[in-house]
Amino acid sequence: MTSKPVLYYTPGSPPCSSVMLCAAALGLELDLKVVNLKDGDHLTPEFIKMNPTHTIPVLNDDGVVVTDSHVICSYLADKYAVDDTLYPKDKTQRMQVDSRLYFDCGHLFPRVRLMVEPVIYFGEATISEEKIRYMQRAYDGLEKALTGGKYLCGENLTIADLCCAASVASAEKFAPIEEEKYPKVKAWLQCLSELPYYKKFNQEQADILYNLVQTKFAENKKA
Ligand SMILES: N[C@@H](CCC(=O)N[C@@H](CS)C(=O)NCC(=O)O)C(=O)O
Repeated sequence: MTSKPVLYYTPGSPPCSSVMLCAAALGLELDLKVVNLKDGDHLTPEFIKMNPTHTIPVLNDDGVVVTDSHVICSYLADKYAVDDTLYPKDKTQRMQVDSRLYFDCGHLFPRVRLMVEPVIYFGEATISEEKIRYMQRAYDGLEKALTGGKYLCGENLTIADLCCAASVASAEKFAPIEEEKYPKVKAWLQCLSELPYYKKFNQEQADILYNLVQTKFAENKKA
């Protein structure tokens, strides 16, 4: 009997939420192992051996180690999906999904990090207006990308939706999605929030991050 893929993750981390959303969409159970970033679990020699760039999530699927949430989602969908809607095999469609995955990797998630990490790790007590506006500019990219249907790449849910939604669900707690400017982003996120596994693997995760940042705001203001 092969064992469940192991996911090294931290609750409240958007890239980890992406992978948990993807696994849920695939009906795949993961063996979840918490990595405590605050205690430096990701900097131990054992972890560095798995992922020299010391980021979570990391997947270990029967000895195959996969790093980066986008790559993990592609790998899981390729390996475990019953059909190819989540991550199309058609080259053109796959390229379109990959473009949106890279948009998350290069634009959405880094701007979430820019808002929250200085608060969590470096004692900042506010998130500046500039950082909020910078995040909202990335919503503009999504708004313009949402032209061809209900989801980012047309009428089918893909891993691009799951990865982008993990970042946006956390981002919107600090940088609101203004309905007048980004109606399609709002409608897209609303549509995704109706997925049966969304609340547990995305909304509740975004709440964890939000609450951590609120706690840190309070601590950092006192310091
Ligand atoms: N592109 C990576 C980003 C992962 C990432 O930055 N994770 C953060 C936590 S949300 C992390 O591991 N930070 C620890 C570090 O950078 O050392 C992915 O999608 O997996």
